[in-house]
This record gives sequence, C-alpha cells and structure tokens, in this order.
Amino acid sequence: MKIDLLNQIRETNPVVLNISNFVTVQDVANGINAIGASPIMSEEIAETDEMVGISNAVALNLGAFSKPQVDHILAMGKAANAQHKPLVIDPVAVGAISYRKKVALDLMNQFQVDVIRGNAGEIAALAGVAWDAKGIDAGSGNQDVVEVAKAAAKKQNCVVILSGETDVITDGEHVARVFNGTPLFQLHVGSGDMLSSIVGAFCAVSDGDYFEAAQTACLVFASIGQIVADQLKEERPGTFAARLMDELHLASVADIEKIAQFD
Ligand SMILES: Nc1ncnc2c1ncn2[C@@H]1O[C@H](COP(=O)(O)OP(=O)(O)O)[C@@H](O)[C@H]1O
Ligand SMILES: Cc1ncsc1CCOP(=O)(O)O
Ligand SMILES: [Mg+2]
Repeated sequence: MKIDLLNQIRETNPVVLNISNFVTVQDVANGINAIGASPIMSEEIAETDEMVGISNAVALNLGAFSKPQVDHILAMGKAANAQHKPLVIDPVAVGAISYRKKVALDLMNQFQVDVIRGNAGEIAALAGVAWDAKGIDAGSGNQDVVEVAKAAAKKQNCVVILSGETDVITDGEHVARVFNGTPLFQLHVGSGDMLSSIVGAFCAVSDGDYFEAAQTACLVFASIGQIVADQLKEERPGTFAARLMDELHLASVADIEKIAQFD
C-alpha cells in the first residue's frame, strides 16, 4: 500500500474528468478538489477529445443517464482508451435495474475500463452472480464478496473495487481488503460516487499500477470517513458530509497510517 500517493496528488494536482450525475455532481467535484486533485465535468459530446486531452484520468458515473448521455459516455471511454488515460467506471444500480446492467455491459464491450468501483449488489450483477440489490444500495446476498469481486474482474479484465463495510480490491488474481470506514457513509448519498472519482485521482498518479491505486484510494477515503466519525458523538449525516470535505483536505499520510487496517 503506497499511502504516499496522497501526497503526490496534492503535489501534482491531476485533472480528473467526470461524467457525473445530477444527484451528486457537487459532492464529487468538491471531493476531488478537497483531496488535492482538480475536477472537471462535461455534458457535451463535441468537447470529448479536447477534454480527455487535458485530463489525467477519466471517471464515468452511470448514476442517471439518458440516451444521448450514453453516446457521450461511449465517446469518452473510447477517447480515454485512445489517449491512454486511466478510466474508472461506477455502475450505479446495475444490480437493481436490468436496463442499466445491459447499458453498462454494452459500454464495457466497446471500451476497456481500468477500474470498476461499485457496491456488492452492483459488482455481483456485473459478475453474473445472484444477489438481492436494492436501488442504489448494496442490498443483501450470501455469496463470498471476494469471489464475487474476482469473478467480475476476470470477466471485465480490469481491477474491481467492491466497496462496503470491508472494501475488496482485486485484479482477478491478487486481493486486498480495507477494513476502515464508518456506517455514516451510508447516510450520505454520493459517498460511493466520490470514492469512484477519487480512485481516478489515485490512478492519475500511479504510474499505471491501478491495483495499487485502487487499494490506496479505498484506504485513504475510508480512513478519512472513520476519522470524521470518531470526532462525532452521535450520528449526524449533515455534519459528517461537511467534515468529510474538511478532512479530505486536512488529513495527512501520518493520520491515515495511524489507523489503517488492511491486508
Ligand atoms: N457499513 C460500512 N462500514 C464502514 N464503511 C462503509 C460501510 N458501508 C460503506 N462504507 C464505505 O463507504 C464508501 C462508499 O461505499 P459504498 O457505500 O459501498 O458505495 P455506494 O454509495 O455506491 O453504495 C466506501 O469508502 C466504503 O468503504
Ligand atoms: C440517488 C441516486 N439516484 C441516481 S444516482 C444517485 C446517487 C448515487 O450515489 P451513491 O451511489 O454514491 O450513493
Ligand atoms: Mg453508488
């Protein structure tokens, strides 16, 4: 685990280009900014090549797309591949809505993603494993999440992050787990979207080791959430969200090393 990648983000301020969703766009932009990278959002297909050209990573969020946006997402994924920019996808609710699953799989047949970041319900759907997903949430299932994540990674030939109480990160062979975090993340819509784009920031400074970038992003994000939760005496979702932004900016590598739990 190379927690020092956090300092590299802060030193080099990489540009993370996002197709976001209207629900969480501001959280995602501010989350990227607070951790030390530079967000840019796009909603116009005509600017795709130029946008990808100025970016150090591309994050595609499938949270609330319309048909024209699917064309835009496709163009963005293809441009990221053509320009050798790291590509992350967040397949929001593909476990709950069959149309979304079909669109996500069609897209991933037409470009190669480097990292998929989803919750258990989403990753199980992409792996073709039975799971009872619930809307944007993970839902429930009794399959081993490590095996689910590995199956998805092998199928899509990329790194997969299956996030949750424990984050599982795998390239289909190697597996890492992050045990930090807080259930307060579940009380803030957009936690997963923020993580996915922050994974993009870590990929941008990773020299092509996306497995390491994905692990480190999970450890840093979950640990920062845990630091905030430890400051609160009770469950306060609003305060959690505001302080999460503060700590994304303030937390040091040493702060994270003190509480990091992973294998
Ligand atoms: N029960 C939990 N305990 C600790 N951390 C959690 C828990 N649930 C989610 N997280 C953390 O919340 C962040 C967002 O993940 P997740 O909730 O799985 O995404 P999504 O919002 O897409 O469903 C991750 O950093 C994950 O580690
Ligand atoms: C509520 C909602 N509806 C469509 S996208 C979205 C946000 C999902 O955010 P996250 O997966 O990060 O909780
Ligand atoms: Mg999500």
